[in-house]
Amino acid sequence: MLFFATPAPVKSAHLSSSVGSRLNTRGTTRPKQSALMSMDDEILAIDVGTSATKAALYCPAYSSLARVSRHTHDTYAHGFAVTQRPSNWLSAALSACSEVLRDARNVTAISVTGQMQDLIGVGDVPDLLKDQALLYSDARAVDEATRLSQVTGAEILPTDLLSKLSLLPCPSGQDYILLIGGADFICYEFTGRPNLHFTDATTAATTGLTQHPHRKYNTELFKQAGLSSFIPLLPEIVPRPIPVGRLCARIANRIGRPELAGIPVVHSGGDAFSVTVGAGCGVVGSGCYVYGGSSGWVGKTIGADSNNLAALGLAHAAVDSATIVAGSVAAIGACLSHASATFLQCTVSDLSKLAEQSDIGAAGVIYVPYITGRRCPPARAVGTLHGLTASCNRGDIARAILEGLVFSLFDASEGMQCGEVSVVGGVTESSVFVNGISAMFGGAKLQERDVGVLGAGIIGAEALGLDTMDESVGSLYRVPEKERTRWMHAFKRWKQIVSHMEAIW
Ligand SMILES: Nc1ncnc2c1ncn2[C@@H]1O[C@H](COP(=O)(O)OP(=O)(O)O)[C@@H](O)[C@H]1O
Ligand SMILES: O=P(O)(O)OC[C@H](O)CO
Repeated sequence: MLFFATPAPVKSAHLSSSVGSRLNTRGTTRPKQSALMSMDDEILAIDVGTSATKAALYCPAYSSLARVSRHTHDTYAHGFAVTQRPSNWLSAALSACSEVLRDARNVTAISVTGQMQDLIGVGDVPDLLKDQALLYSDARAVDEATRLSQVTGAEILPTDLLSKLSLLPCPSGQDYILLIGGADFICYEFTGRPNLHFTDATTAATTGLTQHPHRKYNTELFKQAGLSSFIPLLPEIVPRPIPVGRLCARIANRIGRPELAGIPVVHSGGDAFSVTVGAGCGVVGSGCYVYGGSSGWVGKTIGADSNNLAALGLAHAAVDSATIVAGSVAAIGACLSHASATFLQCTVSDLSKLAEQSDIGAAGVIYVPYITGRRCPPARAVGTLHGLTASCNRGDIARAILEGLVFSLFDASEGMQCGEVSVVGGVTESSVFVNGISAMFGGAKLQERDVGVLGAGIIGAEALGLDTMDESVGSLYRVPEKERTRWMHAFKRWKQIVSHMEAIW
């Protein structure tokens, strides 16, 4: 079990919150004396995902979500540029909140999580950021990354925030502020655009702007890059999930619940943190999960001093002594949308159904899903569709897409010693995906789809002083041994193709 650290003094108008509250991963709650809410209260949880913003009510007493409302927003992609409109996040959040609040009686707090590693500006921003957030997957800053790698001697990627900052003119004053995650933006708007703005350590750890334990910016790196003038514009990194302000009257009115003005708004961390907690894997030794969302990773929590053999080690937003390990493939949503829009010309949901018409191994069709590069293990890579014959049909291709995603996730988990996993996220709508994950990892526990909002609810309850307790959910599903052997065989063929491709990438 992990414990939130005693609150550290932060230069701001944070609300006072609980002391020494314990972070559990799921379950019923015991109110603590210092709690700012009781177990019958409800938390309005929000997740600014890539495909949609979701809102849900989390009730600590039942440890569950009532009614999730999902409002989609568009992604604009031109070459390597990938953006979304923050104003769409706000309108999606307002609509989703109004909807779930319809029957709510005891809402006493709001808790917000969301996508990470974005560049968002608010105020009198440079043109590049005018109602446009550069998403984590935006890789246009290729030349900037090359230059920064040379001047700093570190390996700086085009998706790193330092490269994205280099696309902006050097700021002369503080006419605008910068935010680095969807939750930062919604917290900022919901608390009435205060002078101070916040992010969390998990999100900060994805940006390349910090070093372990990711609670401070790496000022030396900014100096070497000649970008120090951006530091005052960046959000303060909260030491753990805490209330960062109170709901302002303007937003309370817009969600149709003026009486909620003044309730605490908790920044519950980037989605790698909330998904980990929601999947029941937020404490050391609590197991592994597979997240199939727009991004996609295999995750678990380890001690910060353990050997991390996986490529990505992210900060645990609540405690310094833990690390979230993420074997990331980053682009599940992009692969599904791309395949649906190009070779299959159908919706993602139809792709998912088509795939059920084919059998394990997809009649020899193999899909390598690195259409936006490979993150874990890191390598220059592109996507591949291999093994087409005159007899293969749309079902085989659809199945190959989903199998390729399963195999890339399994491959990205090398060194993580996962064993059985929980499987979460929107792609769990696909039975092929869930079967494949179960076969490759030796068993899968199918959990609630929207664990990001669930995690935000649990983290919000903890941040306000409630002590949540573990409780296992979902039953373990194992595919029959014969089927598993066939999946293993298909994976072996997939790996062979990847090895051949590595020689020419
Ligand atoms: N029927 C379906 N079958 C397979 N994948 C699906 C289906 N519906 C949605 N998805 C995928 O689920 C993902 C969105 O999942 P979600 O957990 O909501 O992620 P995010 O928080 O990134 O929006 C997208 O990659 C989308 O393509
Ligand atoms: O939108 P998601 O949940 O797939 O997550 C996006 C990640 O935060 C990117 O780092």
